[in-house]
Amino acid sequence: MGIRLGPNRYGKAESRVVRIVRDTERHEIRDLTVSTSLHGDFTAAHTDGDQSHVLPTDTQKNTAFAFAKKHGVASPEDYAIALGSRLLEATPYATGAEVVVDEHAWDRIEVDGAGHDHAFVRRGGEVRTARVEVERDGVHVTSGVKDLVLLKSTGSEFKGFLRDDYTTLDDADDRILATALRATWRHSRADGVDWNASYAAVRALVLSTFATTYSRALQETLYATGRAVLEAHEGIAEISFVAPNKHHFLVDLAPFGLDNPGEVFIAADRPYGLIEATVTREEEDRWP
Ligand SMILES: O=c1[nH]c(=O)c2[nH]c(=O)[nH]c2[nH]1
Repeated sequence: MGIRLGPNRYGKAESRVVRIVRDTERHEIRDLTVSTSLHGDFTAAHTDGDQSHVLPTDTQKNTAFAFAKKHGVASPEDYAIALGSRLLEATPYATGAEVVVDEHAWDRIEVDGAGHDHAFVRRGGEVRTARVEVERDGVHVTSGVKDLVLLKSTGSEFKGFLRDDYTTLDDADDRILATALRATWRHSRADGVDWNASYAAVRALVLSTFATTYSRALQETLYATGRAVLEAHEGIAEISFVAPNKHHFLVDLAPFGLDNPGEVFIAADRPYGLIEATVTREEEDRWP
């Protein structure tokens, strides 16, 4: 039986790229973690130790930094398209380049009611993400957010579920719903998109749908959110969610002579439910 090399790719992971725009007194900061990879005909590097097709990961890293200066970072998506295009152009044997960007947001420090020109405080929690695939025949962009920690203290139930001999869970009429959401949405085109405005609009819709939709399960909340995004944004083909159900269990305070009508909870660390769903358009074929 023969043995052959299967799918492979290579690149530099998690370059920490910080770009300051300092053309005026009022500086701007874009703080990125950038991962690049190339795929294509790199068989000889694996089978014969022949590096002649291989653009080093060190060069990929250098290009990531050089493009932060040369092209700039108007948005993670725009930067990733430029970087991926350059890597593909520089590597004749690659069929595609993938660039994955996490953006860590900074806010201006407020001093005397105004945002300071060059002092910033890191915004906690959520990370904006972009994944760009530059192929010889086109560019595919997926935007997203991760670690978006959300909680609603009512307006959520979970009941009527399948029960068997091992089921101990009671129906919950009124529970805390909390998650650290990961959402990724695939754009149907890569040109003429205002990436920053699109991101802000989708993020706002995710938050407002979470807040205003009565939840009979996290599954229902995810589907409602996906529907809302696809209905409002015709340029988005598909949206996927990964949502840990961050359980908050009511603490039994009866031993201390106290009642607990939904006021004191233990926030469980693990295990957690993990709910995943993709919402897509009916006419949409799965993207390979
Ligand atoms: O929103 C929920 N979905 C579930 O599938 C599930 N399962 C569970 O035990 N709790 C919950 N909550």
